[in-house]
Amino acid sequence: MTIRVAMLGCGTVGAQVVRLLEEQAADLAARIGDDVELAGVAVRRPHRHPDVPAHLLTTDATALVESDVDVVVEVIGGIEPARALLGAALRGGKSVVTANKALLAEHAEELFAAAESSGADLYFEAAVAGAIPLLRPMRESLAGDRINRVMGIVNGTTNYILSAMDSSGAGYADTLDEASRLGYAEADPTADVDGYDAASKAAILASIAFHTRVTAADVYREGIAAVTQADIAAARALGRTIKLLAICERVESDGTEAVAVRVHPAMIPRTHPLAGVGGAFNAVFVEADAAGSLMFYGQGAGGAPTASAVLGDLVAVARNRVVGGRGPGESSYAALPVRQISQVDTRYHISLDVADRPGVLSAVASVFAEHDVSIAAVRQQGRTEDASLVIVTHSAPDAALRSTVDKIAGLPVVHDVVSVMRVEGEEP
Ligand SMILES: NC(=O)C1=CN([C@@H]2O[C@H](COP(=O)(O)OP(=O)(O)OC[C@H]3O[C@@H](n4cnc5c(N)ncnc54)[C@H](O)[C@@H]3O)[C@@H](O)[C@H]2O)C=CC1
Ligand SMILES: N[C@@H](CC=O)C(=O)O
Ligand code: NA
Repeated sequence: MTIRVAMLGCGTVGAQVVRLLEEQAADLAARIGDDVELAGVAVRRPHRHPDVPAHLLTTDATALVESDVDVVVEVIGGIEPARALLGAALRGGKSVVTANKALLAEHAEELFAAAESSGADLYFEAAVAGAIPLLRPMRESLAGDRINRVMGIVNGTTNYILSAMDSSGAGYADTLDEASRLGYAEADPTADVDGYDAASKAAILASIAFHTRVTAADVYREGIAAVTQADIAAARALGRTIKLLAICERVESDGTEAVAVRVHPAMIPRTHPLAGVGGAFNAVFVEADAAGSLMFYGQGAGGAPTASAVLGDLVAVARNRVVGGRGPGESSYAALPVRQISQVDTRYHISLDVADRPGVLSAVASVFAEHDVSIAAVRQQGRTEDASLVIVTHSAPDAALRSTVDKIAGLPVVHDVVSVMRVEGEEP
């Protein structure tokens, strides 16, 4: 039997999948135990794909999915038509490999149900952290452990931008253009800079880690558009740098176990392993009861790295077909409630311009006390007429920290709130 593969989309990732399929056909066949044949490539404009044999190109993705194929690889992106095409493929018993985190973060339930109905596979390693083997280790290798926390950098484009802003002071817009040119950014790069892409990935990670269905709408999200050079300078002054983090964690409130999932920029110590993760690289820490802390690191974006993950999944689903088995389906039995960020403990770094006169520090400190927020470190530096006051808090409910900042901003002695950013990593 030959495994016949339909490709949907042939852009940054798809072109590399087609190349690797062709270049490694003999090795792939040996590893799978059967030949793999590219049955067709659905594209929007065939003339733009001179590298793909013309007889394989089609603009009719639906017909290709309905044809005599075993596996459908989807690298179009977005919700429709990917959702309809993959639903039809899975219901028709075709295994699916997809890199589409936006789709999985919203419609995993129906896609897994379609896979279940026909006994097909749904694999999506490329959807989170590009080339890094992360989802399968979590779904399979750690299936006997209890994961408590997943934290890391899961968006290459924003990491590329923040790394450049930090190291060379490069401008935001130019760096974003460069990230798009290198094939890191989404078709609409606002999905990257506004944190939607990382939020989709966080939803997928949390769903797998906690055996609970978490969708993109459950994820608290802040992007990097508001991160300024002033924030970066404030971080540097404290030996910190700024990264866009995805954090998925078990939380307990009133004796009830729940999960909280958030994506936001955060200051981390320059000595933290995530601080050294530059460019489009991603890195994710997984903390589990028995395994302890595991770190996954590698290229999180780009055509060839992402194609590596797609090919790995293709081999896995093809092997399952050869032996007549299936990989794991959705595991959502724990069904834990999802907590809002307001109830989650975080820590803040707050940088203020204040009047340089006696009593200012105690006026500011009393607002913290009023909100039951404890201060971990204070640094005050006088200038001519005003002073710079930097405060780092201990952990407190995010809602209390926000109210504290709002009230401080209204104090007459506070001239300007220069920077407010959450802090992760070691206690200062
Ligand atoms: N570029 C990257 O570094 C990574 C991308 N991904 C995901 O992989 C997927 C593809 O991403 P890219 O290759 O970067 O995007 P891309 O925009 O370069 O490629 C998508 C291709 O699909 C084609 N397309 C759109 N609608 C179509 C339709 N109805 N039928 C056939 N073709 C259609 C487009 O013309 C385009 O060539 C997305 O889901 C993305 O989120 C995942 C990890 C990394
Ligand atoms: N746009 C994404 C691509 C990979 O998922 C990113 O920048 O990480
Ligand atoms: Na991956």
